[in-house]
Amino acid sequence: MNIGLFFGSFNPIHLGHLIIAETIYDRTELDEVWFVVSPQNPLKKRKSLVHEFDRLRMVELAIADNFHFRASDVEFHMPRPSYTIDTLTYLSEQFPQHQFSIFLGSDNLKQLRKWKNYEQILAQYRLYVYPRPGDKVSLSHPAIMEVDAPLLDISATFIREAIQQERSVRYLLPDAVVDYIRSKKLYF
Ligand SMILES: Nc1ncnc2c1ncn2[C@@H]1O[C@H](COP(=O)(O)OP(=O)(O)OP(=O)(O)O)[C@@H](O)[C@H]1O
Ligand SMILES: O=C(O)c1ccc[n+]([C@@H]2O[C@H](COP(=O)([O-])O)[C@@H](O)[C@H]2O)c1
Repeated sequence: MNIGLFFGSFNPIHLGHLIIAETIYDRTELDEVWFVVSPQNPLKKRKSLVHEFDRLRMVELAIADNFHFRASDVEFHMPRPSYTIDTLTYLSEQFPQHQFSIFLGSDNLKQLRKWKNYEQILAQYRLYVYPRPGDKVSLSHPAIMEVDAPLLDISATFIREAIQQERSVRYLLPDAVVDYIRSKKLYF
């Protein structure tokens, strides 16, 4: 099968992520999308990062009604921080029957040269890149396919700040995720 991997902190998952995943799934030959929850992004600070089990649970709740989508905790069992090339290598060994590609926002593409073994990622995997507000797709490479997807100016940072300030986050993320955040008092 062709599997699209959507790596992220998902702190928390929101409609921007879900719309991108559905758009790329719909416009490509992918059979499934796996949301890979990264315990620790090598280039981000741990500040306000809730526990990885909570982030995974929120992803599971958000995608429960979409049978093309799966949540993956593969990086929970791997060394920290989470280097994408290591996860790709592990998954390719574990599932030789699948072809893996990855999704990348243009904001992360800009940083790709700082990633561990990024040349290997470009040499071995296809990258589906989609625009993020304020960041044009700035790198051209045969492995990079640009996907025209709606630009939604939602970020997990904005959502965390709104929750902390007790403002509404309704419609920015699925109701089940909002309920989970409230019940576990996350980001307060
Ligand atoms: N609104 C959005 N539309 C499309 N892609 C998004 C959106 N928000 C995040 N992404 C992408 O999803 C991936 C995972 O993002 P991440 O979990 O860090 O979310 P984020 O909202 O950017 O988080 P934060 O605000 O905490 O940095 C990244 O590649 C990022 O580019
Ligand atoms: O492999 C790397 O060197 C690397 C550097 C920066 C980010 N990443 C991964 O990119 C993904 C997106 O991160 P985030 O925090 O923006 O959701 C996440 O899975 C990170 O582990 C990976």
